[in-house]
Amino acid sequence: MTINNPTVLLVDDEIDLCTLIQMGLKRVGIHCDIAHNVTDAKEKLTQYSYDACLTDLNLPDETGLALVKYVTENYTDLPIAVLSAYGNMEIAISALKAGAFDFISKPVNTDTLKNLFDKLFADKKNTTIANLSHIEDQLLIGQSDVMNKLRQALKKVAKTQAPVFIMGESGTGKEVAAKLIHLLSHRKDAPFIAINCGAIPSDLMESELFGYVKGSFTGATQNKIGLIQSADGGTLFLDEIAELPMNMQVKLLRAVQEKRIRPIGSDVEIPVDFRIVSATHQNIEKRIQEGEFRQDLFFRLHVIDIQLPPLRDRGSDILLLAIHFLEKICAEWHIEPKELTLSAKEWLMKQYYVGNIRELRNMIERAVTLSESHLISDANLKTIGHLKSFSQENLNQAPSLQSSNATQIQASQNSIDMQQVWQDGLETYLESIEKKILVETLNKTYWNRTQAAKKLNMSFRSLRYRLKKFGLDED
Ligand SMILES: Nc1ncnc2c1ncn2[C@@H]1O[C@H](COP(=O)(O)OP(=O)(O)OP(=O)(O)O)[C@@H](O)[C@H]1O
Repeated sequence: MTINNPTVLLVDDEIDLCTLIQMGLKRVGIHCDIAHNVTDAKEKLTQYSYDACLTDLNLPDETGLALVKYVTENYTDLPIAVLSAYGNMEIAISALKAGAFDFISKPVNTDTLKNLFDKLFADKKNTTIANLSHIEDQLLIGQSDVMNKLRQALKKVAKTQAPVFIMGESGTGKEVAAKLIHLLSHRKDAPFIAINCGAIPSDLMESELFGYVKGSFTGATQNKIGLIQSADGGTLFLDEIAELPMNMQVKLLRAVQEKRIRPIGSDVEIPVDFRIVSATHQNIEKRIQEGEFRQDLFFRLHVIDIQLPPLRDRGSDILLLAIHFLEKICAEWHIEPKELTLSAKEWLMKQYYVGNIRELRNMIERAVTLSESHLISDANLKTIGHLKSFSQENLNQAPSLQSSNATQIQASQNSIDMQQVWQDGLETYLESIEKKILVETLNKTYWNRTQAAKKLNMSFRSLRYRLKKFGLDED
């Protein structure tokens, strides 16, 4: 417990239950005031100062949900959690969406309540620390309206336990947003475990996520803790969640619902306390319609959604980010600071950025390498920009660009340079052709990897593997 002599307001119309909870909390050093309806609770809130509030959802005058909304709007520093009857999951989820910190199911016991309040009070303390350091400003560069709103939303979401679903194109900062939710929450000192569901081969997925016990299969020479268990006390970030194989979706649903996992080969279920944040750049609703993603899992993961805007819609944030990366890179590389010329700034503002912030960062990094003075010109940027970024103007002419590229690649495929084959060896030569095909296809699909995988008639997973192999995955 991080607050001395905390006082909580308990709102429930069951008199016996209130007395029982009051006695239980007294034993663990928490003073508990009681209100039996919403009117009474509002009255008490004006008269006394509380460290937390816990409300039932079914109350005689108004609903507990109405009280959650009232507290979140009028007492922004007061964390509120809800008590829900067993099986009332949908209302409990609505309470989380309305700003409740967490919910616990009845019947309640003192240990569960104590854990809940420990988290609530720790969160209150951490929020103050986080506000002082403005970690969200350091991690999330951008002053556009959309970014300011995003920062507010992330701060609000971080205070709750609700699962968060982040959507946005590749490179828009989904992982940064997930990390920020973690750092602004009471879980910040526990691990943040990020898993890219598209990067783990399907046959290894279960053992990676759930772990295994020694002897459960050939090669299991010792116990291995899975990634979910490694996130105990912290946050589990599942990136590219749409890529999770069906059999794993069932197992994940169970882990999210029960907060328990069973390692491969074990008879015992292990309780794990994790907050789940998932992300995808794909149209997940379409995946559900196509039968590729379970609706019930989506329902559990998608309690609060966050949408990250593409960089091209963020106006002058483009320059703020470019300057931020320029300063950072020069500092990291221990070189003299460099500046962007006016023409470089104008050029940057006109680009389309299929790869979003990641693409901008790479562009600046390569331009720093190429520039020979303290100035970065548009020429330094263009040299690398043409590879995959189409300017807004070029975008309209993209088909003709594509067909000329297509002709080039055809030419290079048709003429095999035998001297080169003998010089490099067959393996290296074939790899260079494979890389060319990947880049051409990605250019054609504006670096949309899902479309590129379709065009190449391969799975997304397999494309990602190849991109990684050739250093085209950029992270
Ligand atoms: N607002 C921001 N301010 C500063 N850097 C950012 C911001 N958003 C993203 N970045 C940087 O951009 C790069 C891409 O971000 P991130 O990996 O979070 O994107 P993503 O949406 O998760 O991408 P993917 O869908 O490919 O996994 C990282 O280097 C990250 O540090």
